[in-house]
Amino acid sequence: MQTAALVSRDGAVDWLCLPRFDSPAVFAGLLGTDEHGFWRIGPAEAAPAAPVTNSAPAPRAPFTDSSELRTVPSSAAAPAVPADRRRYRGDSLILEQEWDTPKGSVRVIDFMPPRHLADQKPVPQMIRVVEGLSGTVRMRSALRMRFSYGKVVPWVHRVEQPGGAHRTVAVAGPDSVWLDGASETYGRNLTTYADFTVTAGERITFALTWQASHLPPPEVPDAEASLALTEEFWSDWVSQCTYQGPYRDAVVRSLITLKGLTYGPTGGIVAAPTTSLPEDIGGERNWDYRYTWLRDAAITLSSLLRTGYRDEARAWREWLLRAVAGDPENLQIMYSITGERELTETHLDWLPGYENSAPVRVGNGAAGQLQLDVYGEVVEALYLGQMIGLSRSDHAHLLQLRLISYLEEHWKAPDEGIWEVRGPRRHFVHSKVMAWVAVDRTIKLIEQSEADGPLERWRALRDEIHADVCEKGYDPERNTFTQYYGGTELDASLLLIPQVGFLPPDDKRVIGTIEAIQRELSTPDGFVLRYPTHDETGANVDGLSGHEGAFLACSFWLADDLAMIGRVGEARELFDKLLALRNDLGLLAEEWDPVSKRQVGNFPQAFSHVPLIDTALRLTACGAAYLAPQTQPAGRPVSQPV
Ligand SMILES: OC[C@H]1O[C@H](O[C@H]2O[C@H](CO)[C@@H](O)[C@H](O)[C@H]2O)[C@H](O)[C@@H](O)[C@@H]1O
Repeated sequence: MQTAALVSRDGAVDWLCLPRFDSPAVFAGLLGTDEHGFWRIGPAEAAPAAPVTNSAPAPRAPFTDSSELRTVPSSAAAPAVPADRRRYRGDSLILEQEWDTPKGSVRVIDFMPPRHLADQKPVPQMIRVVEGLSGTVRMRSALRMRFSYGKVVPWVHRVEQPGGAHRTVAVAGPDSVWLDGASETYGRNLTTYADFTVTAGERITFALTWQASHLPPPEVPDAEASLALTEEFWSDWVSQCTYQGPYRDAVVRSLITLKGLTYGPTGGIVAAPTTSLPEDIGGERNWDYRYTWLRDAAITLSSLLRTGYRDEARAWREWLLRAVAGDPENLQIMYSITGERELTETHLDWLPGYENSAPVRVGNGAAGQLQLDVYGEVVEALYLGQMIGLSRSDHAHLLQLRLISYLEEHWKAPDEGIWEVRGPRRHFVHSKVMAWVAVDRTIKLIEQSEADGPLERWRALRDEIHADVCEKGYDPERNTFTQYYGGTELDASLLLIPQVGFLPPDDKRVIGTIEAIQRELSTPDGFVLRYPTHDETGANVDGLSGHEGAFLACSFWLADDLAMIGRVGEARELFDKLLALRNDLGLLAEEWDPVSKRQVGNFPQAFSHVPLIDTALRLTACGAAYLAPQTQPAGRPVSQPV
């Protein structure tokens, strides 16, 4: 709930930003090489040679002997042995990886204690417990910290502790990172090593703790106690989930992932914890997602609310009020997790990028765009929050009224739309539909509560937007809505038209649009592209070179729509296929490349996990309707089963 680490199958943490999601990475190997920072713990067996001797080396000052720099084979720095098994421990974010070696089996348990549990002085921390399962296994920890996204080699030194123990600390500018562990460490090749053996039943712990470098050292953590508290935290959190349907495992894993993307101290939510994992391998479609998009956060909140979670919604509402600061004229479509507005986009030229996909970007130029749909998503989340049981907030209500007043003046403007295209502004149909949602939900809130507002004027506005979209955004010859007024292209965001209640699912224009999208935007394996990235001449239409994969959110939306129009069997089939795209830990990136058959884009991505949950709820409701129509939850559109 402060930051996230990505751990590869060979036991290497190759992405970790400290102290928060959007801080510079201290391990950026994911977007470059081992030279850009990593922390690998795994069996030493596969290493061609240990760097010094087979026995534990005598303690020595790190990085002092330059002759050793030449004699240590670089591959020895990081014996990369893929784990034989991995899983999350139960319903938690505690990762377990296991290796079987000729000498025995070993497990590495990785976790981050939730902030408020991390002792009296909460600081971001990653803890790794090495547990012997059988035999005796030689292990190695190789820790190469490179601050500022792989650029800066820190000053690393040992701090002796009473009783002969020591801590290793890496300092670079404002940051210090403290390594504590039971095993002796030594420095070679600008890397901190620990070589040790672990026998069945033995547990050896390591902890990496961030601390502002001008502050006194953080306390030495109690790794085992933190593990117990972390397990308890997740078990308590998951026990609040109200969803009990057939997709419970997938839903709970997605909820845990969303919770892991929230920033505990403020209530902000990142779209994903990574930057620049490419949408097009080798291409330029690489973006920084470590920010709070109003759109992504609002839909995340809606999913959490529907599955029983209130605290996150309350915290995000407070974050929103602080970020927007009561001034919708200057509303941004995204902010930092603490509400900062300056997200200037730059390139990190020293990083080659994931599989050479450059540039690596930090910041996000889309922050300056106009995207009218966010008004709809935000108002919908505020509305749902109040309907589902958040206490009424005068400030939130005032903000909502101001948002509608702003829309009254601006809904006719062209914008960059939900996909944040870097081409010319257009009258995107989805943007107008979501403007309608904002007005509609505000009217409903006023009708259903004691809130005030110019109801008649806003009812007229709602009708005006509706008529405008149906007239200018619909192509009667092809019987489909289009991406923008006057255009011919399709756009998968149009799949949301029945889901937000703009038109009923049995409207012929809705069915025509669903069928057109299925026909023209489907990949051969039945998933859905957001929009065509090229026109008939082959020219790029979104201001970017290259192609992108199937957009997972849109593919879930198609499953939803199919269910809503009564094609429940097809909907389930598509949903099952989408579930099968998750990695072995149940995680989804933003997109799926149907050619290379791999996930692409930032990871894990809230915008994929949210629709997974929503579709599971809808399909569950369809099943319930089939079995017992009278048990339908009110207010959720559900198709008639065929
Ligand atoms: O496709 C170009 C745009 O791609 C990114 O935006 C996408 O991610 C956002 C966060 O999940 C999502 O809200 C948006 O709908 C997606 O299109 C990128 O962040 C943009 O800068 C870029 O223009």
